[in-house]
Amino acid sequence: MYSSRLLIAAVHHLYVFEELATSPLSIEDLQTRLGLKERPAMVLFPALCAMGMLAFNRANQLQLTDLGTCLTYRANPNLAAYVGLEKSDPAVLEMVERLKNDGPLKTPTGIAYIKEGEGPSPMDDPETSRSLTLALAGRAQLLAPIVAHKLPRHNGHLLDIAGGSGFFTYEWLLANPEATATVLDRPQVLTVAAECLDTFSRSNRSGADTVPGRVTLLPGDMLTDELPEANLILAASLFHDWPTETCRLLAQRFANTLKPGGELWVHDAFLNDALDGPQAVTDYSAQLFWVTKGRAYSRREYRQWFTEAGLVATTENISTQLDYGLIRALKP
Ligand SMILES: C[S@@+](CC[C@H](N)C(=O)[O-])C[C@H]1O[C@@H](n2cnc3c(N)ncnc32)[C@H](O)[C@@H]1O
Repeated sequence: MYSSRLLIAAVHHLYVFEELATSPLSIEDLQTRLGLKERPAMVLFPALCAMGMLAFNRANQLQLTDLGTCLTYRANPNLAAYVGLEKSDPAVLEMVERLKNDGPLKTPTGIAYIKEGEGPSPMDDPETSRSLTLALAGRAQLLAPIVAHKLPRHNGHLLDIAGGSGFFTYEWLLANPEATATVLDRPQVLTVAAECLDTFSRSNRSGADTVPGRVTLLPGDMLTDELPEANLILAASLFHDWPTETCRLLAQRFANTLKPGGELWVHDAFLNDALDGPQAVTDYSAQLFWVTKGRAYSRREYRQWFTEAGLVATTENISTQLDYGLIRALKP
């Protein structure tokens, strides 16, 4: 759904293919010619690469593929009119607006999964925050056993930043019977997390009843509040809600609060380092662009933030499921 909206926007409203018809361009030059900010450009261009319409040449410039060439009106025959059948669809027009403006023009009730500054946040509204948190709880519950066994075994402290339902923490504590943990999130979200914890602890799994005594649900603002020290930090589906400059700030804050020898773990869906796919993630990136202030990032982008924050990024790429994976960085 998001791929087709991006494609129609690119052909009929932003003229991406026409801009590239005469010569290849660097990402930055194409972005400037189209008048796009970094975030929409980095949602759109990787998606068009993943769809096989653009490709990077040896000079790392974007150029049209044969398919991309067919999407220009100057090609004869061409597919441009055909792709444009839904060019006036309201969802397409809204996507164009958001690409041009780097997000919706008006957000009177705030942005999903975002609490920033003094403005309104759906995460502080009891009903909306409940439904947004529960919307992710099933995914967390499904992936948590896999993540828990790929994270290190430890008897120290895990900080699950913006932990939502908390399932990643509960499952990790079950696998690490001496460990303790903090789930930090907004107060309304933690009301739901407490219910999930109660359900988890009442399951008949051995040791599940010990988990509530080892976990603290800590209300706070990860952007401004002092963070508790930890041996391990888990940032699951977190960075992808935020623009690049906030990701840099968060990486620095997490690095500061890790104990020496500690590890920052990111669980997310990653773009290829070449920024040309995979399509499942470029589509997810468009969805994140639509709903949040973020997008999908490549592992290379994360590793750059980690290094800038004084951490040592490892080269391991660990898969989990649902197009997700883990990367980590170490605090010397
Ligand atoms: C996409 S959810 C991820 C939840 C969980 N980690 C998971 O993977 O299921 C992002 C979370 O960030 C939280 N969040 C957003 N802004 C925050 C802030 N400033 N401080 C603390 N948590 C915040 C939201 O409330 C939400 O629970």
